Amino acid sequence: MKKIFAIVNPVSANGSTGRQWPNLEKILRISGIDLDYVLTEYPMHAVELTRNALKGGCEIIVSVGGDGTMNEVVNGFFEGGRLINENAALAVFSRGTGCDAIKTMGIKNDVDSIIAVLKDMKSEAYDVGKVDFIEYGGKKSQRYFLNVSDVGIGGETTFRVNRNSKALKGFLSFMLGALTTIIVYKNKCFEISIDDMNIKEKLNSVIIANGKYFGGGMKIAPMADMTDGFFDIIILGNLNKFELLYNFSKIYNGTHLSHPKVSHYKGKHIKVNSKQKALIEIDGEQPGIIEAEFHILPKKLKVLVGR
Ligand SMILES: Nc1ncnc2c1ncn2[C@@H]1O[C@H](COP(=O)(O)OP(=O)(O)OP(=O)(O)O)[C@@H](O)[C@H]1O
Repeated sequence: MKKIFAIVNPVSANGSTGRQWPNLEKILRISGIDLDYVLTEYPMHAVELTRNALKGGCEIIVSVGGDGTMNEVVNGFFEGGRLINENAALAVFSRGTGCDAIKTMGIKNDVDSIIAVLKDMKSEAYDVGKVDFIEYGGKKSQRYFLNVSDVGIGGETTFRVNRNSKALKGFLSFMLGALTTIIVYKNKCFEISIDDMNIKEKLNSVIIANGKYFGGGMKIAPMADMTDGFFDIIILGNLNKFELLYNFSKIYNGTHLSHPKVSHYKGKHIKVNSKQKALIEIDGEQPGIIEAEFHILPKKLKVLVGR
């Protein structure tokens, strides 16, 4: 029997995870899932808790929270550039406001679905992104991500959304945040390299996708596949505010790709730089600025998947 350990972020989904966890834990136990758990006490605590659990012999780590908690748990699987236990697997019990990552993974966010996932123990090896970036304060930093990282308007939107309450739930919070950001955001001159190709252009954003969705349900990279060993890179070109507002709804159903100022590439090693300050988003968190360098780690992490 594999040891299951849940890492619960009580403040996720505006605190409803903390309020609901005692009942959810009871339901999991009644259904025959034997698990230990711990509540996170501060940001980035889940990284440390995951490392400790893996070193203590736990082989299934369940992230209970939003995409930010999942990102921290993913980072806790690694230490010194290596996986702590190659056989260990991540399970995602998505309780956040956005829940974007699970939309690609075929996992639902209700308790019955996570019970099925933990009983079936069916895993798939997913690609993991690794990004080097600059923390606020100037320190170089590195972070792993499972879903999406982006530079430009998404970074500024995430900064705005995470600073405010997400009481309106993911979809509305992100949509209002994005619409406000469109009004104030200015396109920048970026230098981008995607493997051997170089782009130097004034543009809006660069999205480096492993998963399909970001921003509380925007289908930014409909073709993304978390097991193909490639990032899907979406570049939103030099769109003006009117073009952004006019085409905004298309991002939700993935039809934005046909716009002449939107381009798509596949790549494994991407660099993004600008002389102007540009904010980076990583799995729904906004930890710093560019310059940034991204590498794909093919089929690196075992993830429990749905039926
Ligand atoms: N005990 C804690 N107190 C305060 N902040 C915490 C605590 N534990 C974790 N955090 C932080 O809470 C933030 C939000 O977590 P998370 O993203 O999981 O939830 P969410 O914002 O509701 O979901 P989503 O990103 O899917 O919308 C993260 O930045 C995380 O570092």
